[in-house]
Amino acid sequence: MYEFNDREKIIVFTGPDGSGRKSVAEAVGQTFGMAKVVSYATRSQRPGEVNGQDYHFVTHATYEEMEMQGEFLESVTIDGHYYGIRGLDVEEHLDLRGCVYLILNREGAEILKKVYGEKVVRLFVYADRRTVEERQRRLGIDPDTITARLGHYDSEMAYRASCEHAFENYDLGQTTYEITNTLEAYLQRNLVDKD
Ligand SMILES: Nc1nc2c(ncn2[C@@H]2O[C@H](COP(=O)(O)OP(=O)(O)O)[C@@H](O)[C@H]2O)c(=O)[nH]1
Ligand SMILES: Nc1ncnc2c1ncn2[C@@H]1O[C@H](COP(=O)(O)OP(=O)(O)O)[C@@H](O)[C@H]1O
Repeated sequence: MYEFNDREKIIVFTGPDGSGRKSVAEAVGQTFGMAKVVSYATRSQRPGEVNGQDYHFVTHATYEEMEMQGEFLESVTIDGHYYGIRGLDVEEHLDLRGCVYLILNREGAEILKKVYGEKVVRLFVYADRRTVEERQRRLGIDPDTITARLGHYDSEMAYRASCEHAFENYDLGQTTYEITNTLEAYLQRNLVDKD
């Protein structure tokens, strides 16, 4: 276990689908005791996904109602589905932990940066097109969804230059190690091993 002194930071994992953002984020999040801000989404829940952990899966009607109430800090439409982050969720987690992480596409990352400025650290995780396609296939994602997601590959890759840091992900352990080191320097949390 690690202990840290807090400094408010919002860590945004971004990059193409299948690059490994979620896998890396979960590992790094655990190391630093960071809370994940879970998005609201209208897409269907995939086998193995847990409502409230992977996403808050909601109907279009619920989503639109929340949007009308002004609950979303950012809200996007991707391949016909809505995705959004509730502003209160970010604020509450920041108050509690001082540091939160999110997994967003480039649009979401850009909005967070505009709203929170210096607090936001964008970590761009990437791999080549063939690799991300193969990983999605192995995950059992249906071919049409993979094709749609690959349609965003080039535009997501072009966001790399705007991010504070970029990490090629072929060896998950190595990537996690590099990101942990980067964040440690950023957060200056003086990780103390309590074990
Ligand atoms: N802007 C934004 N992007 C999101 C949000 N939630 C998820 N995303 C990203 O939207 C994209 C579409 O997600 P999806 O195809 O459902 O794949 P998933 O990453 O396996 O859930 C992915 O790149 C997600 O990381 C959100 O609240 N806002
Ligand atoms: N370095 C890696 N080598 C091999 N497989 C990986 C690596 N990183 C992630 N994966 C696998 O690739 C798939 C997509 O990873 P995921 O973290 O869900 O990506 P993203 O959140 O970017 O869509 C998952 O099955 C994950 O276990």
